[in-house]
Amino acid sequence: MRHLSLGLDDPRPLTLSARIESFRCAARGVRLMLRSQHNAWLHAVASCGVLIVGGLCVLSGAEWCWIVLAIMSVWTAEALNTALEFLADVASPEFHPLVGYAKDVAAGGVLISALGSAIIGILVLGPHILAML
Ligand SMILES: Nc1ncnc2c1ncn2[C@@H]1O[C@H](COP(=O)(O)OP(=O)(O)OP(=O)(O)O)[C@@H](O)[C@H]1O
Repeated sequence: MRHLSLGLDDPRPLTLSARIESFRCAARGVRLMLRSQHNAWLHAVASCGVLIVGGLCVLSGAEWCWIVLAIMSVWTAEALNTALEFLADVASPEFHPLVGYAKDVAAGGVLISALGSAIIGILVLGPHILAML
C-alpha cells in the first residue's frame, strides 16, 4: 500500500546523498532528452544563438531575465513532452487515437512555448540589433 500513500509515510530521512542522487537522475534525464530528441538539438542551437547575440548586445539585467525565462520555458515544455512520449509508448505501444491526441497536445505545448519565446526574443533583441545596424 506504500505506493498508494503518496510517500507520506516514507520512513527515509532527508539526506544529502539522496538529494545528490536525485539531482544525478535529473541530469541523466536532460542528457537522455538531448540524445533522443531532434527538437532538443534545435532548442540547443537556438538557445546558444540567443545567448551569444544577447552577450553581444550587452543586455540589461531585466532583459536577461526575459531571455532566460524564454529559453527555460521551451526546455521545460520539451522535457515534459519527451517524458509523456516515453510514458505513452510504454502504456500503449499500439496505435490508439487518444495516445495520438495526448502526444499532439503535448507537442502543441512545445510549439506554444517556442512561439512565445521567439516573440520575447524579437522584442528584447530586436531593438538592440536594429541599433547596431
Ligand atoms: N501510439 C500512438 N497512437 C496514435 N498516434 C500516435 C501514436 N504514437 C504516435 N502517434 C502520432 O504520431 C505523432 C508523432 O509521435 P512520436 O511519438 O513519433 O513523436 P515525435 O515524432 O518524437 O514527436 P515530437 O517531434 O513532437 O517529439 C504523435 O504526435 C501522434 O499524432
